[in-house]
Amino acid sequence: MIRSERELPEAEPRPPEAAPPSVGGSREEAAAPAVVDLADVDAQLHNLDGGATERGFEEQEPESKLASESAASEDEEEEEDEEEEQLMQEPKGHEIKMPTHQKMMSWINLKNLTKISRRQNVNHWSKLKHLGLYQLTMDIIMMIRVCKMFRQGLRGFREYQIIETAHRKHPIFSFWDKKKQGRITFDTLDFVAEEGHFPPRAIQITQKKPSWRTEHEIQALCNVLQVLDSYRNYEEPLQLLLAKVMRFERFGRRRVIVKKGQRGNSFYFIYLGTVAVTEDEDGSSAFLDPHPTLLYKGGCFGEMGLLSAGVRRATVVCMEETEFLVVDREDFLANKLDDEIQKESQYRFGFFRSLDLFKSWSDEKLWHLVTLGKVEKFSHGQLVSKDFVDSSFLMFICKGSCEILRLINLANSPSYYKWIWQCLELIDDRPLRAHLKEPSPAQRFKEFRIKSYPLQDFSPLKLLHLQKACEQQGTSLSEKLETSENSFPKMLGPKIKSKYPQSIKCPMVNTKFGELPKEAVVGVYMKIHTVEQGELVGFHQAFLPESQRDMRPLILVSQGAELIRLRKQKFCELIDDETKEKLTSTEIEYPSDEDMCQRFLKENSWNVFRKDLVRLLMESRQRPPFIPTQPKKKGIYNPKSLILDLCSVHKKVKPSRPMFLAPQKFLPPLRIVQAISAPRYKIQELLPQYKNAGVLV
Ligand SMILES: Nc1ncnc2c1ncn2[C@@H]1O[C@@H]2COP(=O)(O)O[C@H]2[C@H]1O
Repeated sequence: MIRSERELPEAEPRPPEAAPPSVGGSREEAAAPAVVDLADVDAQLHNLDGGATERGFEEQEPESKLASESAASEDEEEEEDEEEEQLMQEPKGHEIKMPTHQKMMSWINLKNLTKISRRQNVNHWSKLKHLGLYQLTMDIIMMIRVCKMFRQGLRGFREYQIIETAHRKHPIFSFWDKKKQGRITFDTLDFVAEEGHFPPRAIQITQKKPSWRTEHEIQALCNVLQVLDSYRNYEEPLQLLLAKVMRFERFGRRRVIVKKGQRGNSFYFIYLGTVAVTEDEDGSSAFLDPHPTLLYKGGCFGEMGLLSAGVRRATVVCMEETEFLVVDREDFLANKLDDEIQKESQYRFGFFRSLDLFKSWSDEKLWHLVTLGKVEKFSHGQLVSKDFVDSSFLMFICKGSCEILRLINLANSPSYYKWIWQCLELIDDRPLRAHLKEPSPAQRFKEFRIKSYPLQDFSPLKLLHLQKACEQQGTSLSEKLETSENSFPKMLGPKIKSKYPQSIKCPMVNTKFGELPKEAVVGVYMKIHTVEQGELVGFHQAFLPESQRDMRPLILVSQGAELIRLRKQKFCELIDDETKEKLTSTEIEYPSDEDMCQRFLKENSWNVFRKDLVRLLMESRQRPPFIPTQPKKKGIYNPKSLILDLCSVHKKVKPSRPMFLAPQKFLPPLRIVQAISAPRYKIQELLPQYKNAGVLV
């Protein structure tokens, strides 16, 4: 196997902040785990002991004989102590079986003899030399035995990776091992792998020399690494080759991993943590830049410095404690990873060349653009950018698509305010007839539309059902409608002012339009656009003065996409007037928050109505067997289905605490809902012919 020179870290500056020590060390250092050390010691002892015992036979025969006897009898109990056997069984032909107490006595004799010999050694330095050596040998053998006992005890635990230890309070436990007739004690914290960290078992494999890794271990490592996008993208044979040669490293915040301008020796996969790519040499700018170029778990870097006589083009610094899997230059080149990198650059070039935007660009200029970014892959639903408007990057979609979302605070919309109070008026759940003093069906329908589904036009549906009902009664619908004083209401219905805003007793908050129940202040994610392959995101209105730009934060979520991220500033340095014009002409305007809020309410009303209707039609047929259950007190907000139930806004319910709550920093600033279930009349009131659910009257 080709060995590499030591690289980690290539850049020597130590961070001012204390960084945890590297776990792996060099492969040469790391390649000798505890097991291997013992074997090495055994081997060395063998040589050592060979000489000692030979001479011991000449000069101190009784001692060596005793030692060999005791060792031989113990070897019968422990088959795997082969090294010790070799060490101790020189006089094989003289093996004597001894009872245990005799063995003990022989040990005591041996010790005494050693003590005596030490006294004698004051006079006979040559004897001292041999006896001292002998004592040392015995001590080391004892040490090996103790280590082996521990090793065997731990073997059962080797396969376990305790992610969340149940023993945090009592991290150390022990049990009586019947076979070994001894108590075995474990400190569970030694085996704890915090979530997301590289598993200790995999670390053990990476600490072995490549030639010592078994096929099974390589496959196991390969499986663990499937979580890394950049690794998974390689063909399987290449993945196995990489798993054979890579080693593990962990560095702390501010540690410079590669330094700009230096010769590159390694290629890095990020297993955990975040690194920043900077233009300066010590990486300090990453901690000052509000939008540094960051690479996360699953990313990789360091390939450019490994390509033919390349030097590092940038500095890479750890933003937090970071775990890497490192491939050294020799292994990188031996596995033809450089070809993969070239292919990737060619792919980027091909992609840019295919865009109409860069038709006028020379190859040279396009290659320059190619070097500014890398292809990043995002899986379906993965967040690409929390706010690409405020970001220093723009993104070209090479494959797949992304959705642009906007988080809207509904309480900022006048339509929402109006809608909430319209709904809350119905909270008493009075029957429609009593409420309206026997109105006509047309009036009832109008009322229904206004109060329950104010943004929906269900007239065709209603008409159809009324027509059928009238036909059954032998009257015509048109006659009935003509007698009613009003025609059908307009799409949005008349403005209804809340008559009883104070009748609902619940915590209120002040908005620009008036008071709203606190629970009703919610946010929704609305999709405002889908960006497809070949399109550019994040360069919206870039040529307008900042005051005229739409600076609302927008979120980019992958729908399974590959994209190239470039710094806006670097891109701006390259573009010419023609490109600018093309960019301006393809710009689109995103809808306003108010428009999106109205769309949400419309969709929500339709979804609620659809559910009610389906329930009405299907209930009787699919009625489940009666199972008496304790009625549960419903919460206002269901965090699982993200539904806000305004029907119980005035009821006192215990706030339900979800078992697992994301840390506050990961939560959006608003409580997010997908749907709002507002007070409304029963759908049977709208469709009297469905009074008995599922049966058309
Ligand atoms: N704009 C960029 N985006 C992501 N990674 C980069 C960028 N520029 C440089 N890198 C990585 O940073 C590494 C620095 O060392 P190399 O030049 O060997 O390889 C470089 C790339 O892997």
